Formats: sequence, structure tokens, C-alpha cells
Amino acid sequence: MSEIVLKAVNLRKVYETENDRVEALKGINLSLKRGEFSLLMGASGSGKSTLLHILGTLDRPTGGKVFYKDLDLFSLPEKELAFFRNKKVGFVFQFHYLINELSLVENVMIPMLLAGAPKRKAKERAEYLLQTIGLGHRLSHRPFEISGGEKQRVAIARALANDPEIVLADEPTGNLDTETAKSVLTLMKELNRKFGTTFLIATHNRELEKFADNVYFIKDGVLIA
Ligand SMILES: Nc1ncnc2c1ncn2[C@@H]1O[C@H](COP(=O)(O)OP(=O)(O)OP(=O)(O)O)[C@@H](O)[C@H]1O
Repeated sequence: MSEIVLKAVNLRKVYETENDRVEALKGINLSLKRGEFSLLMGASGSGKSTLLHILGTLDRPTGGKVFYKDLDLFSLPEKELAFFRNKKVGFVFQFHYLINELSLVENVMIPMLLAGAPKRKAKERAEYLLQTIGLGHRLSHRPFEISGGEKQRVAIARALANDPEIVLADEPTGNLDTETAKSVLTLMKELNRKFGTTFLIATHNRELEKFADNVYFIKDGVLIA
């Protein structure tokens, strides 16, 4: 049996505002195995972003635990949590968050430099990743000089910068037309095969099911396998 890399146990998240209380996650249990390509589907407001943010430790749960292998992530001090976030997880968001003032290579280098990689090594790997995603001919372009689908490809390259074990993607094709969305998804599937990276991708698009090893449905904060 393949190894479980990320495991959620009875995850709960409550958002409390002054006069409101939203139970966004109501006891989620989920295990992601090494190299799996999984989708997280559910209506708007069902809890997809909340779950991905907590799995990636960008946010803390109200209750429950997240394990990376045997490590209880939220019991770690912030510094170790930041290390996990930077080295083990890659994020792709609906909006790409690329920096327009920097070239594509420089954008992909950022997470490596933050992790302390030497500049030359970071540049080499950024160029390699951009070649891998089919943008080797656009290395010194800036984000505003490329298309929406290309920007999302760069965001994926950036997510892979530190060779993460897990990529969490939150509606990565939400802003793209159907054809471009398909090509971005196909690219993620190729990278999953090539590097053995575990993917969990939140999406509304049911056409993508054929790409997936697993499809999880979330409804009102409850996971239906
Ligand atoms: N910071 C917050 N404060 C209060 N409520 C929140 C907050 N973030 C999310 N929620 C609520 O929690 C629930 C789950 O939201 P979440 O963003 O996880 O859903 P989602 O499935 O990702 O939706 P979408 O597909 O529209 O992005 C929703 O009812 C939402 O309104």
C-alpha cells in the first residue's frame, strides 16, 4: 500500500464574526497518498478553499488535526510550520499572483530564494521548470506579456519550485476558458506522472473527473467520498 503523505482527522473550522457563526468544515477525514491525483468538488461556499488552506497550513483549524506523515502539523512551532509550507507544499490559486515587475524566471525563483537556495541553482531550476511546462521560449518575458493560460502554467511551475511532495490547487482553472482549462489540467496531470507529486485540486468542473484517481465531494462542510 502506498504511503499516506497528508491526512486530515476530524477537521473542523468555525468562522466567528460579530453577529454570525459559520461552520465551514464539520469533521473532515481525508488521506492523500503519495503520487495521487485527486479532485475536490463542491458548490460555491461548500468549504473547498477552507479545507485546502488548512491542509496547506495557511490557516488553522478550530478542531481536529492534520498530519504530514507522522507529524502533527499544528502542534509544531510556527518556524517549523513555515518550513513545511515552503518546502513540502506548493500552492496554485485561481488568481496567479505573479509579480509583473519580475521576469517569468525570477517569479519561479522566488520560493527557492526564500528557502535559501543559491541564486544560480534557483535560476537553473526555474528555467528547467519553465521548459517543462512549455514556456522555455518565454523565460525573460514578464507576466503581463503572456496569456492567462500561460500565467497559470507559470504559477504551477512556481508551485513546483521547491520540489514539493504535495500541490494544493484552489480553482486553478476558474478564470480560464474551457480549452485553456483543459490544457492546464493536462499539464498538472503530466507533472503528477513525471515527478510523482501528490495533487489535490478544487474545481467546479466535472469534465475533469476523468483525470483523477479520486474525486471527493464536499457539501456544507461535510466530505462525501
Ligand atoms: N473569513 C471568513 N469569515 C467568515 N466566513 C467565512 C470566511 N471564509 C469563508 N467563510 C464561509 O465559510 C464557508 C466556506 O467557504 P469556502 O471559501 O471554504 O468555500 P468554497 O467551497 O471554497 O467556495 P468557492 O467555490 O465559492 O470559492 C462559506 O459559507 C463562507 O461564506
